[in-house]
Amino acid sequence: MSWWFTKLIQQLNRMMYMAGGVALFILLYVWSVLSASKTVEVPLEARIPEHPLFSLAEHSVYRFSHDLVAQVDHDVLGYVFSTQEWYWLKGLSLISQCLLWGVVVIGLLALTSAPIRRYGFSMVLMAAVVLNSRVFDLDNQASIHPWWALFLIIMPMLAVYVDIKKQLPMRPGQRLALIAYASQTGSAKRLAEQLHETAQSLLDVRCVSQLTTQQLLSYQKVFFVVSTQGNGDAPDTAHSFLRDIKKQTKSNVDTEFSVLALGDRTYNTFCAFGHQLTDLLRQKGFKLALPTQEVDRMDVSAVDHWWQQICGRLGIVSDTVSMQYDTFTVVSNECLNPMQTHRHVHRIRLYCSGARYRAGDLLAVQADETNEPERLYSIASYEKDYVELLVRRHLRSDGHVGLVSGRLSAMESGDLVKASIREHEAFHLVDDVPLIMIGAGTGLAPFVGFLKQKQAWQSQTPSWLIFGEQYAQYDDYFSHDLKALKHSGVLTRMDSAWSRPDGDYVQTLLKRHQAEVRQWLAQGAHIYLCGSREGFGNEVCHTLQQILSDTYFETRLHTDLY
Ligand SMILES: Cc1cc2nc3c(=O)[nH]c(=O)nc-3n(C[C@H](O)[C@H](O)[C@H](O)COP(=O)(O)O)c2cc1C
Repeated sequence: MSWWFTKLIQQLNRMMYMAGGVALFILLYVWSVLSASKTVEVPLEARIPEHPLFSLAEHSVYRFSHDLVAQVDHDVLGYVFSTQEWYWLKGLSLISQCLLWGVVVIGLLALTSAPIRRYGFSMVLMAAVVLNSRVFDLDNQASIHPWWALFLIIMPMLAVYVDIKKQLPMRPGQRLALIAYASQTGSAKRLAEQLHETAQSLLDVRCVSQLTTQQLLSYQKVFFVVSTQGNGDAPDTAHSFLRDIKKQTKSNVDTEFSVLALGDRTYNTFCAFGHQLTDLLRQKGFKLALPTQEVDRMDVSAVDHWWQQICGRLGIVSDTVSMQYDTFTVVSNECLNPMQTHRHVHRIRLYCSGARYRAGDLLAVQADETNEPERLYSIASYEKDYVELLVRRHLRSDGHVGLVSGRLSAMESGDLVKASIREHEAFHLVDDVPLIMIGAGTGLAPFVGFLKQKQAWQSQTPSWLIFGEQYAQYDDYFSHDLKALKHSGVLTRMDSAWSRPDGDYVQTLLKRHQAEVRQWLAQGAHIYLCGSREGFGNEVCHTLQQILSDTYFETRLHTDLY
């Protein structure tokens, strides 16, 4: 109900300005025609001035051509201009015209900015009416009183000034509004950029990792789009920002804020970071403009509800928010472990012209059914326009096949998929350093991308892959590609842990090779961990915590656990 009401008011508001502008134009036009028709034609020797704003309406003007002296008749009133006065009038006429064209230019510029567009529109309109009228006409048949003309120009300018003052009470040097995002797997980033596009140039957009408290305070309003990671934690990109905010001591903070908290209701710590951020900012004196909006698995209706309130406050009209996806075409789909009874893994190759990404990024695939959240898959390639995925056909406990994984694994060449690339900043390669990649199951995917990116770099640093799966004879995915990468020298070491029947797990391998792991770290290696959180992720993290020093655990470990 309230959403429809807001929309209705916005539309009425928009239409009112348009209708008012058009009505005013028609009124002025009719008036100018009627007044012009009343003007009495007087046979004149010559006329002055040529284009004055302060036109001598309703006056008959004469100029004695030889000595440049002019006389104005108005019923009984007569006036003789001196030569000097005549030049003054000419000058004034020139200034008045420049002024009006200036108003037209400013008005046109104002049209590009949403909140003052309506005033830009009326400024251009008014200036055009005055320029078009007979005020400056060579025949001197002025139809608009000069003071009225001035009033018409000043009023919209005043309206712009008052409106800007009212809506944006800004301190000198203070900027209007910012969308600040903190994202782990790219969804908050993508959403923030999309919202920024709908608000045109009115707002800035920036990752919190590139934001200091000082910069934050320079904005009048800040809208945060943040996700929650791990177990109620902040995304990695938010850590330095949080440290900076905690140090802020300024007492009179003018900046208002609101938080859009992305999360997943299946976690006990639903949207925990969004709420933590709200509490912290309030403690530090920032003013809460709108209550924190929780978003369960990218539910766009919740996003839209929040965004429309913000647009209302900024005086802009925005279309309903919806996630934007690109169309990918299936090039091939191959089952990599057909001998497995279930747990089939598919290698799916997709094409989308212009698709660009870095190794470690994700592909968000739209679910066909409404209210179903999108699914994220690690990209297993490093190639322009092409994306490869490793998709496990998910069998639920009730025996049904997972909605998106089932649809993807049944796809044939030429089928279309709606998807979008999500930047996974915390899981990109950090320069060309030695790599230890630890993955289980489809968690192998990003490492294929890493190795191909290293190959493209002609990397000289070593790479070690530790991979865990069930059966050596069925689940040795990508063995062909991995052999080629080993042959080319990019993959320098590979260890596999087969849980059946060997009972070998990745964490067992890590413990066995812990001395070498430490040696690699001493040589600058970074560790990347990818796979399911339950079981694999938690176990491996626990083992790494035992093997590594705290500093290495915090600074050298990158995780993509789902
Ligand atoms: C490893 C992992 C841990 C997560 N932990 C939480 C959590 O504790 N609470 C929550 O509400 N959502 C959690 N989520 C869900 C994310 O917040 C949600 O998917 C969000 O849309 C991701 O946004 P991002 O891509 O910008 O990081 C988690 C997601 C992942 C992948």
